[in-house]
Amino acid sequence: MAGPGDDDEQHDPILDGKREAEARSLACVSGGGSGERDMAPSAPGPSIHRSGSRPQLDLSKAEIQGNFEERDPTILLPNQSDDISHLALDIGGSLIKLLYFSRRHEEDYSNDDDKRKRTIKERLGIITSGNLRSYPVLGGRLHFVKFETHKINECLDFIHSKQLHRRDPYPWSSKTLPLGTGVIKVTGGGAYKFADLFKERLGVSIEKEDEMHCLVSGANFLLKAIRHEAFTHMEAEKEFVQIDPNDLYPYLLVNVGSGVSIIKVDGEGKFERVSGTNVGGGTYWGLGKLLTKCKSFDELLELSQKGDNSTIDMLVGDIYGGMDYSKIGLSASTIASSFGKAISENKELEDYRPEDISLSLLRMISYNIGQISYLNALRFGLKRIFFGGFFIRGHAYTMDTISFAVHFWSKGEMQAMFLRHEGFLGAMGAFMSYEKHGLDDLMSHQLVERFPMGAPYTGGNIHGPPLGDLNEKISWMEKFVRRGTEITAPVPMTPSKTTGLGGFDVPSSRGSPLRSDASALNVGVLHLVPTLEVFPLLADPKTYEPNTIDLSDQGEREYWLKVLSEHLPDLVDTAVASEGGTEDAKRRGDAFSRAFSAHLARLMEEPAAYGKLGLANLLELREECLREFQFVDAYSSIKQRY
Ligand SMILES: Nc1ncnc2c1ncn2[C@@H]1O[C@H](COP(=O)(O)OP(=O)(O)O)[C@@H](O)[C@H]1O
Ligand SMILES: CC(C)(COP(=O)(O)O)[C@@H](O)C(=O)NCCC(=O)O
Repeated sequence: MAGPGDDDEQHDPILDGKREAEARSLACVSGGGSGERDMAPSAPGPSIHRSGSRPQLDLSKAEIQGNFEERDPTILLPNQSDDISHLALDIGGSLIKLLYFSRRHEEDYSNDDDKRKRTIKERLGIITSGNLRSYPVLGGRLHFVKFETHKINECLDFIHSKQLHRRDPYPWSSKTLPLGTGVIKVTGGGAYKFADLFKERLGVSIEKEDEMHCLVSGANFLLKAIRHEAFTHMEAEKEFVQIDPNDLYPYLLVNVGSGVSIIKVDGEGKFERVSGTNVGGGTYWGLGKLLTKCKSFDELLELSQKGDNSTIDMLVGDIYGGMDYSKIGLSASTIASSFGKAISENKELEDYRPEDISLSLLRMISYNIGQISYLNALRFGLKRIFFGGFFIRGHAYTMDTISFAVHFWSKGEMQAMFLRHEGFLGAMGAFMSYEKHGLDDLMSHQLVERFPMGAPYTGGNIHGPPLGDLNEKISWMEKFVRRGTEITAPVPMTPSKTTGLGGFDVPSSRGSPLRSDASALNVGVLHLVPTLEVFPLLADPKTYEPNTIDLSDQGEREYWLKVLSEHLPDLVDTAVASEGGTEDAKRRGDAFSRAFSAHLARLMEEPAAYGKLGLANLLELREECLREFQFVDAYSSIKQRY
């Protein structure tokens, strides 16, 4: 992406940014190096395999393709037939969590338009004319999608539409696995309940994976591999926690799904389910639905933001004549008994506001979960509690309530932490259980989370064939941009106050609507970049932080978002010129511009939307976005001039 003359322009913020991105790419060198490092010196013959858990690289009959004078000629690996497992599911009591892997070329070049597809591939050096073999692009993406369990058929349609149940080493050829030969890893109760349906509808067998085992291995993986996976949430303040993979155990994992499982984790595969409670997410949603007539979980959650639970909960002050019970640390506003006021008041259900009921229910269940978790952590002398499961739903008030309970009862000794992929722990674990998933030893810098711009699936409708079709992508982008302006950060609230005496007041701000459900926009993609390697001369690779400009600082963030936004028209012009200024390039340039603007707008609203934000991430995001719209190198025309 770098243009010429970087050295003479000391104070151009864009160029400074470029320098940072370059510093980052200096820290990570790509390609052959990694292959070489992993080669076993004693490997017999030309066919060399890498360590068992990684994708196998078959180098036999490797040949350089094209011009030998080129700096980075493409290497064809004709015998490379290995593939990473594609699909795993966690089918729970309420939701189906689906995780699938797509390699870059499957997405970028699965276009219907053969001519165009081949031109692009040729330009990228992926194929020779008349030759439809691929070179092994090991990079790809992990997609996270969810469906309601009672809509299992929608999920099966989705799998079928994307042919996720068939592993296909050459996606653009006509080869596919014959029906009836595939196996999908599935965890959760649905692995038992729906095994026959999968066979019937998709012709695949289900390999059942233990739910607790999957939860633990998924959590371990995410905590170790994703740089900003865990965070604390106290009094509306979200703070990312850097986990040292060598100092992760022991910890308590609390998975709040329909019901709650409480697991003490001592290591990889070393865990014990020490407790659980049947008062969980299913209780909130089930009771809430009955009591409020809400039609969706999010509607119920959103209602809670406008609620005042003191109309229905019995508070300490109600019992103590408006006074605190300070001797035992209870303020007048502390809930003495959830729903307790309903006993004495001569009211019917209809006399209570659904908003108040929802908040009262949410507080009751969240607080209870926090408290039980604290007691279990205490039982085993654990200090760190990680909460997962979709009940959490990234919802500020839920997390604040759980954190408050843990903090209050442990007198600040224990820490409640949440996971960004909260509901996908089990699915991740199931994915990891494939023999050659190739992910377990990935370093944190190899997985980054970004918004998928080519998302094919919106609002329960499948718009296929999706990812490679530019028209489809652009129209999807337009929807996203429109939607992006509607959505807000999850439950923005003014900080909730505590009385210091164990009270936990109602949210003083009523909050904006809950951000639209991630599943509708297919949010949550981990980009896998396994060709990146840590620069070997770094003094301390573990602590090296390429993001020298931290955008969590508001001033810094506003400055850089503005700079990138203002620079966007120039970048589009340059990118379009690099592709000969064709009509097609103009259209893609326009789509890129809208897409990237939408990202910037979202980050302005919700800086942590894609994890902790630094300038280097932002520049990478821009590059990724350019590539989404098939700009191979926006600066190529400038580079050619010099
Ligand atoms: N869109 C949704 N539909 C239903 N429940 C949801 C939704 N989003 C969050 N939830 C909450 O998440 C819970 C399910 O969490 P999850 O971790 O998927 O558990 P399970 O494996 O039991 O399905 C539900 O009981 C509900 O409280
Ligand atoms: C049975 C379950 C493991 C199923 O998992 P889920 O679908 O709720 O994610 C879970 O609902 C649970 O742990 N329930 C609590 C049961 C108890 O310990 O009382």
